[in-house]
Amino acid sequence: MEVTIQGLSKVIKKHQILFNLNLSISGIYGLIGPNGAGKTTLMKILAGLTNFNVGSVYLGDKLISTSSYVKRTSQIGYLPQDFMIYPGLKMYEVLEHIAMLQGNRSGFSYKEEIFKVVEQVNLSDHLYKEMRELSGGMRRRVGIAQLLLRKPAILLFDEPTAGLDIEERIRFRNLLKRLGKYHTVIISSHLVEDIEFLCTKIGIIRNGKVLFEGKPDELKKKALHSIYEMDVSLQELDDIIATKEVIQIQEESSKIVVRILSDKPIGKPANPRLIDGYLALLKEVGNE
Ligand SMILES: Nc1ncnc2c1ncn2[C@@H]1O[C@H](COP(=O)(O)OP(=O)(O)OP(=O)(O)O)[C@@H](O)[C@H]1O
Repeated sequence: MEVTIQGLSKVIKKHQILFNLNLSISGIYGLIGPNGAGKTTLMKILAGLTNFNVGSVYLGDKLISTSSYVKRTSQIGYLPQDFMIYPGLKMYEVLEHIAMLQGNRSGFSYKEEIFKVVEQVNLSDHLYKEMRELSGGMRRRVGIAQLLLRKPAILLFDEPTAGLDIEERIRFRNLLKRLGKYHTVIISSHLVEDIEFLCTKIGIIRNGKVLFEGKPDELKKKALHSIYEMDVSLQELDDIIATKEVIQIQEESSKIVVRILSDKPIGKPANPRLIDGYLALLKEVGNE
């Protein structure tokens, strides 16, 4: 289901944080932007956790906002970064408790649903462990399981892979990808690599303004004539770093390959990746 944001602005303590945002969110949607861009603020607005000053938000063709906030609905699920509630309770008990708070049935009737969501997040083997025994990544997956109990159409993840070790990050990314088959998923992240792996559409915001919205390939194209690769020696490397915009250095057996963002041709043209498109776009718009 599509989320449409129209003319959304927010002011906090006389500072404007978001400026007339217009976004059409669908598929697995990646929200990228530098620190302080307004990503978390936007996520919280969508989750109904904070208000806005002007604008409207639609779920499909249904208006889900008043003049100042998005109405809380079970159709939108927001995952906080650390899901650590009831550390002394077993995962099953936590999920049962949450299920009972949401519905009006007795605990027993939720058993099958709990088994199903725990299976979805790959935690069936840990169902009877206490929350405090689980790793940060596992707790985050319990957070997803409890969201799924509500059967939301939209899932919001703010920096979902931050702080996870590599194995858990990959497991988590694969889970988000699977969830994207049945839900609209909105992910905010600094990690362009995660966004590249996961997202079917991207929105870039900076200083509270939308700089880009479109498919990953459209963003990559922004770097089509400005990304180059060069083989350099160890002696040349320092000079290249000091004088050029080097965005990646890769050591191979007998040489060092550097990727450079440049307006003028240097070395051989390279195939743009998402990070190149992102950096080329930021450079293109400058400080406006
Ligand atoms: N409660 C608040 N009071 C004052 N300013 C705030 C408040 N919350 C957010 N801001 C400001 O709003 C701007 C956007 O913050 P936000 O946390 O949404 O950005 P972000 O894109 O999520 O950043 P990051 O990537 O660093 O998490 C920042 O300049 C921040 O300082």
